[in-house]
Amino acid sequence: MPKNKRARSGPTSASSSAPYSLSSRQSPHQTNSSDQTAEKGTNLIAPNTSLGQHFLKNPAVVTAIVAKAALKPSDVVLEIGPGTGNMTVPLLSQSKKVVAIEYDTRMVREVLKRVEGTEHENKLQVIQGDAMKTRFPFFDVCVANVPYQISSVLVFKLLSHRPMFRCAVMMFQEEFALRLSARPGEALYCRLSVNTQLLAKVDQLMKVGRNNFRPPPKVESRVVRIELRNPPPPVNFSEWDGMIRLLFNRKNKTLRSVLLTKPTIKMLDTNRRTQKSLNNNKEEAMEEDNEEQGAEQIIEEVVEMERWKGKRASKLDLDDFLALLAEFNKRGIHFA
Ligand SMILES: C[S@@+](CC[C@H](N)C(=O)[O-])C[C@H]1O[C@@H](n2cnc3c(N)ncnc32)[C@H](O)[C@@H]1O
Repeated sequence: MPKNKRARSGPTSASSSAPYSLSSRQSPHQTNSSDQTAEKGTNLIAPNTSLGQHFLKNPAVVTAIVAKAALKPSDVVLEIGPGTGNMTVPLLSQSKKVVAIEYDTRMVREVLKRVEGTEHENKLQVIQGDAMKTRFPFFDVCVANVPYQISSVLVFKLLSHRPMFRCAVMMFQEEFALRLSARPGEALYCRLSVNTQLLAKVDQLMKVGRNNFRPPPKVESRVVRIELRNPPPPVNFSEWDGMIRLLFNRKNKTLRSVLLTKPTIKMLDTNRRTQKSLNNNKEEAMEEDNEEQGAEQIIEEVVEMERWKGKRASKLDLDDFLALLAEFNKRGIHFA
């Protein structure tokens, strides 16, 4: 377990540590019995909500999620945040191996105990650690019901994971899930949408209501499938993200008004000079600089082109952004 301050309340930045809804000493009979079906055979450990511990208690939802993963008997599954093992058990029965990464040592013990002495015992490997910092092993399919605070980091960790995996079936807070697949013009269309859709195909699979969890979270959830684009688009991701970050800072403003601000022009001019001096020898670069246009003039020309005149990031699609980046790069403007 990381020995930093956050270790006390967990690896996430969640501030509130909500009171436990169920004492670890309570017997299962002291709770609403319908709450325990997916957790049958477990100790009903008190959930630590600062670690996002909202356990799936509805076996029908567990079954549906595992079915959406469409596992093959030869698959290695990566499960992030197995908790007490509600999904781990059916995942084990349909795959060759499950590698689970779990932060809470109580959960590590619980999930191991749950499969101990069963036919699946040797197929489960549990890594105790923070999934954001742990190197992912090889896997075919990822299945995860993770704390919402770490969703974004995990999505980007998965998007850059190699070798490519078949798919990830993941539960997220509803709004986050909808952002992943939001289209141009929709209110939730944002930097997360374009960055994710550049690298992957996202399908909304199902809605999961709050009452399917113990304890219920404050928000509704959704399950999505993420499939990496193979081959990945031929684009320098830091450069791409630099441009997308700038444009989505004020997604409803025109490209012109976002890009032609003093700090942005200054930054792009600096990038341009750095890039030039990397490409040429310094003296040549300076000589050419005197004759060439500055970043401001180049931006002005590009944003006035027919394709982008008056356009706003909120309405542009992936092809528009790719073409815009290519146009800027061609003219020596770089965003990273
Ligand atoms: C929402 S619960 C899901 C538990 C179980 N998969 C289920 O559906 O019932 C999230 C799990 O992720 C674990 N967790 C929280 N932060 C984590 C992190 N940074 N790395 C790995 N596991 C984490 C929690 O301890 C908890 O067991």
